[in-house]
Amino acid sequence: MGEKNLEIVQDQTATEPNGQISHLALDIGGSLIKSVYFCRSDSSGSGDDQDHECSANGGCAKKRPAIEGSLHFAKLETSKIDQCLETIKSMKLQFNGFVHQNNTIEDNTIKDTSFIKATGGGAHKFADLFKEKLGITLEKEDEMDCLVAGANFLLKAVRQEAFTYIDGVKEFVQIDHNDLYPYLLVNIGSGVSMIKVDGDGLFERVSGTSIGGGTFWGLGNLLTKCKSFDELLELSHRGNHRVIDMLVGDIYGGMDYSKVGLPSRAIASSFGKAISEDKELDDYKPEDIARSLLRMISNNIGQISYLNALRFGLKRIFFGGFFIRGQSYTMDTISVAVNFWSKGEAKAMFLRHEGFLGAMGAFVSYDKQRLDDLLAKESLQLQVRTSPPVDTDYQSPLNGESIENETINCIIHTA
Ligand SMILES: Nc1ncnc2c1ncn2[C@@H]1O[C@H](COP(=O)(O)OP(=O)(O)OP(=O)(O)O)[C@@H](O)[C@H]1O
Ligand SMILES: CC(C)(CO)[C@@H](O)C(=O)NCCC(=O)O
Repeated sequence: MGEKNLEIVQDQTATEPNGQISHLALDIGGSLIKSVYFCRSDSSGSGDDQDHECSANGGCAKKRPAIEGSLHFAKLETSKIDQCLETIKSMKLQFNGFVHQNNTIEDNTIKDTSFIKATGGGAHKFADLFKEKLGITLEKEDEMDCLVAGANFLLKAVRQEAFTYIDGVKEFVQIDHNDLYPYLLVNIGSGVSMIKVDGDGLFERVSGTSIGGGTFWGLGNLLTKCKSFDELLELSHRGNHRVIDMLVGDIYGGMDYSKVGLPSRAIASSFGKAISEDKELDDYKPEDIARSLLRMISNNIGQISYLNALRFGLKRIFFGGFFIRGQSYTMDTISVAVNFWSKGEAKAMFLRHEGFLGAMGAFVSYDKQRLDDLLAKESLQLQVRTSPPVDTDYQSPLNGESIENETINCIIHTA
């Protein structure tokens, strides 16, 4: 297998995903399947171009063969795994190089020896299904390894990857490659993993909580009868949590409990009003329930994250996972929780490719060593351009700025 590395470039025209797809990585989670794939642009070189490149001083060196194209990001609900298999089957996949050389799909039949990188619980759960239906072996990469590799890669390679979100103001954070570690990575998927990251491949999963995105989606479905996650999020935008949550002021007759630093508007008890009034579920507006639920879960995750950061003396907390969806209310709540509990000492930061950390990590695991070399030379630049939706399931991301279905231009060098 020829060695390759990935370069993310600027000032290239993004390609639609209609070129040849040569590298695909999957993160199959409890709620969502995420994919990152490389799509070669039609004008791209063959990859075995051996021309020479000459500089102004007259010196010539052998040009590194390059395949130009773009990285694509897509997601689908895990319950629609059959649709995922169909999509992969219909993709113009060409497994040259990263997998077994010259191993191509002919007439939609993928040869036995084909494999794709996959992570998340579903890489184990659905391995037999991929083999049986597509003849593809899922090459399993550890979920935590991939989350950390994906986060480190994106933080180093993408200029505007991390940002703070305070009082509705988004501010990008410049990442100093020499001062990135340690940090706490909080991945909010169906459940929540909290990982202390000390370097490339150096990490420990220090905590987690089962009250995560799956809880919001699941409880939200039961309580509001929403049909989809996006509908639930949309509802939450219109709600008022004070109708359901019991505030400090409700208990203290409208006053702050200043002695212990609790303002009257602080939530004393999430959903607390629902027990103190003689009301049924139907008496509450679904939007108020959705809002209160989103707030409760975001607040709880912010607080547990802060406590873990405190445990290890970490000042920076990066939040990822598809629960966030670039939603201002979610990010604001998490930021306020971290700020409140840490008395301004710790900082909550969010990642633009929030939901794709694991899939990105699986993707870069195709060629870890070469990629690290490239990053060390700090030669990566990135340009993100919007492309039309890739997955049929996609709906516009409400008021958020989720990165799903965008493309990143890049070049893969063969060595
Ligand atoms: N369109 C969507 N459909 C379903 N859930 C969504 C959607 N968009 C965002 N979410 C939220 O994202 C969560 C899943 O996030 P993510 O994909 O990061 O985790 P996962 O990999 O499925 O879970 P885990 O890592 O725990 O196995 C859901 O539980 C839900 O809260
Ligand atoms: C089980 C995983 C790692 C699967 O992605 C995730 O859903 C999670 O971190 N859940 C929280 C489990 C816990 O630590 O209580």
